[in-house]
Amino acid sequence: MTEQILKITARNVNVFYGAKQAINDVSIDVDQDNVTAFIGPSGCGKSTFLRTLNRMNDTVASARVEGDIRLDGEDIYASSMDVVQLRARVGMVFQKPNPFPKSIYENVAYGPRIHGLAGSKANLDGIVEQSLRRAGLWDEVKDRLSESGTALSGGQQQRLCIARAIAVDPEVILMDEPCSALDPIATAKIEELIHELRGRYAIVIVTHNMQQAARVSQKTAFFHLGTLVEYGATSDIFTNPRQERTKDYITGRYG
Ligand SMILES: Nc1ncnc2c1ncn2[C@@H]1O[C@H](COP(=O)(O)OP(=O)(O)OP(=O)(O)O)[C@@H](O)[C@H]1O
Repeated sequence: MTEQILKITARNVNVFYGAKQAINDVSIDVDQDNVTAFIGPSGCGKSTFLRTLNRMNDTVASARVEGDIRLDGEDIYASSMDVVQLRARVGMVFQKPNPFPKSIYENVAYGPRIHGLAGSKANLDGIVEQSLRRAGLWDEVKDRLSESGTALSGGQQQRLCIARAIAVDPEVILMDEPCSALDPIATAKIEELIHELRGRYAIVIVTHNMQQAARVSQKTAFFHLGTLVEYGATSDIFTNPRQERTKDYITGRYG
């Protein structure tokens, strides 16, 4: 595999919920131009670790994060870091599509507007169109931009949420099981979209579905009981894992 530009570096990360430790000494690098998948059995800490990458754990009162996480070398837990700005740079798409109860247009326009990214209405229209195009949704919604985002199908809602993340021009997109509420056709569309977005944004996806990890990612990290057991090229993790625990998981011995 060719040398990769590192987008995020995490070192010796621990996460606690109250007294309970959910992540134990995890260090990992996220590549700029690859899709990185986090896999592992339920409760192993995939989502918790993902949420450290844009400080979403700050919203959980009992959560405490230790360690060093850098975005382009910049400490994201530094007191000088603007968390609102950080979450625009490191966008997130959740398990359940969660459009605002507003029009399709407003769902996408909201972020650019509050971040002051559009100088004029024409400019904002352009951002909305481009974001919806990149999210593979434009052709399906261009004639109904004033309809409610919540009236779309589940798969369309998830692409709308991806358009919403894209609209503020992020550097990284975190996806937490983005297809788990979708049917196979909507899932295939999101997977196709992930392929198209690769390279433009660094992408990290948490998935329960090992076939999905194998299909969409170039790097895979296997978590177990709060630790990072193995991290490497997806092809190696699935065909030639080095750790017994990885082998047991990918062959379905537990999970
Ligand atoms: N808000 C919270 N408060 C307390 N404990 C939590 C909280 N969120 C997660 N945990 C605990 O932290 C551990 C890791 O959970 P996490 O959701 O990160 O795992 P996961 O691998 O993403 O699981 P799943 O695949 O089931 O979503 C679990 O033991 C979970 O119960």
